[in-house]
Amino acid sequence: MSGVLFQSVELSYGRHQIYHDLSFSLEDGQIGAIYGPSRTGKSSVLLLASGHLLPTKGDVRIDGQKPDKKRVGLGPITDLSPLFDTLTVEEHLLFQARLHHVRKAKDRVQELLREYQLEDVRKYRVKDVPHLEQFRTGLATALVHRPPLVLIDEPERGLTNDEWEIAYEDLRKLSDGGSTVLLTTVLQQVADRCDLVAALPNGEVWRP
Ligand SMILES: Nc1ncnc2c1ncn2[C@@H]1O[C@H](COP(=O)(O)OP(=O)(O)OP(=O)(O)O)[C@@H](O)[C@H]1O
Repeated sequence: MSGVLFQSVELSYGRHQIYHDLSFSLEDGQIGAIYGPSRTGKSSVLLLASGHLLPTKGDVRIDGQKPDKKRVGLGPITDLSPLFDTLTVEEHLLFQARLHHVRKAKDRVQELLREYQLEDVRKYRVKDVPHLEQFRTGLATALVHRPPLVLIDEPERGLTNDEWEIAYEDLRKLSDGGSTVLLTTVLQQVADRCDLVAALPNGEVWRP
């Protein structure tokens, strides 16, 4: 279970109010989109959901509980969980697995490399693999400790339309398996394919 609930959330950085009344609820196994132009606070919503940031007012609940960094997969979020260019794809996954004290880390990493068709590029540095494989490395990294909630910043970034279709299928497969996915996007066509959209800066919410 990993439903996401934002209740009358206000977020300010100092005197700079980013939003004052953001409310939405995302059920288990759904994909939610935080949609809006640049600098409207989309990434901050992910940080609120992961517990890295506290709301100025209002409440954020994940599965009825306060957000817990250990129960979310971050993959990748600018500045918080970047892909490290100098690590290979495999090292990247192993690093995250060790960070999360995953048991049988090497087996788990091999499982993910297989699942996301990364075996051929596992020895390549992340910066040297194509964008789709970079996306999949980020996703696999987020999943290494089997979190019920996965947070992703602009998954479509850098992908061609065809690559985005494949990436979208990866996310849908994940949600069909019961994981909840919360992503950000600047593109309406990406938001439209999610189960719930919360638009910033006005906080309008709809279910496409
Ligand atoms: N730690 C911080 N301290 C002060 N201001 C911040 C901080 N983090 C973000 N901001 C400001 O809050 C606003 C929203 O930032 P955020 O990164 O959440 O938006 P975003 O919609 O994800 O932007 P982008 O699409 O450009 O990544 C921006 O104006 C940003 O400069």
